Amino acid sequence: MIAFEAATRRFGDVTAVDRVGLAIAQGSFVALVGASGSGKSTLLKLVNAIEAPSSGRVLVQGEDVATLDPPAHRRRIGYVFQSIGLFPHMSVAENIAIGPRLGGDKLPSGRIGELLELVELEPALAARMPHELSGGQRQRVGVARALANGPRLLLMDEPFGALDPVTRDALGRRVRALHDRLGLTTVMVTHDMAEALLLADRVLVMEAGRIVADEIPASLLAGKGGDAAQGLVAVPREQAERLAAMEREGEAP
Ligand SMILES: Nc1ncnc2c1ncn2[C@@H]1O[C@H](COP(=O)(O)OP(=O)(O)OP(=O)(O)O)[C@@H](O)[C@H]1O
Repeated sequence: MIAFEAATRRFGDVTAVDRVGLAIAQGSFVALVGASGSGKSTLLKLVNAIEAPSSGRVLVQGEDVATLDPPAHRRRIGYVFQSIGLFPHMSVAENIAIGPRLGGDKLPSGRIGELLELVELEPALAARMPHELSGGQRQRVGVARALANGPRLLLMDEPFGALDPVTRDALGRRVRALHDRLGLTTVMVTHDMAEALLLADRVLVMEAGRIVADEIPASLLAGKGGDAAQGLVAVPREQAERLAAMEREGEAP
């Protein structure tokens, strides 16, 4: 579905993405983790032509992204990001329909309701304005909007970053279920290694523009992937161990 061939993106002296070579298979759910500034967002933006490589190539379904019309290419790809970017003066229904509308298509009647149902929102919310929704509901609308064009590829940049842990967990599972049901290929940037391990089939760790680990969750949990990856795995593991220890202490007579 996606191939990076020595893909590099420089901003002045900063090499945000540094000679990345990578193939992402159709149907996979890939999480991209790493420290702030390691290049995760830039790598994602190379896929939907928000950024162009300074050198190297990015291919989507075998086509070099640089040769495609950017707006048409973007309309084929679902994109969800943390700040969502719903238009405040448009209703939920209008926000969901904006992508197809920009492409000259009108969503068939009933499709908005279907998309809302897909992300487990009441059809009645279609008439609301974004400020009348909770953060979690807004984020669900963002996912519905990303799916409006029926994309095969879903890119998510910290999609759940601003949500409370309960909503975040529920929406993560929902997106994974949608990924499976719709046969999507999903690439998700997250700061949260636990989320990556729980949702993804494959976890990539970025450091200074390079992919420094590329493992399945079971391998990361078994200690593979090198120091940077294991440093990230240690955080949720130590938290779980501390909680388990507290629970044991609580149980002691
Ligand atoms: N448009 C830009 N102009 C200049 N520098 C940029 C631009 N976009 C990104 N960078 C720089 O490229 C590097 C990688 O940024 P990027 O946003 O890809 O990292 P990230 O891993 O997604 O970070 P975060 O987790 O904080 O979102 C950073 O040093 C950043 O400052």
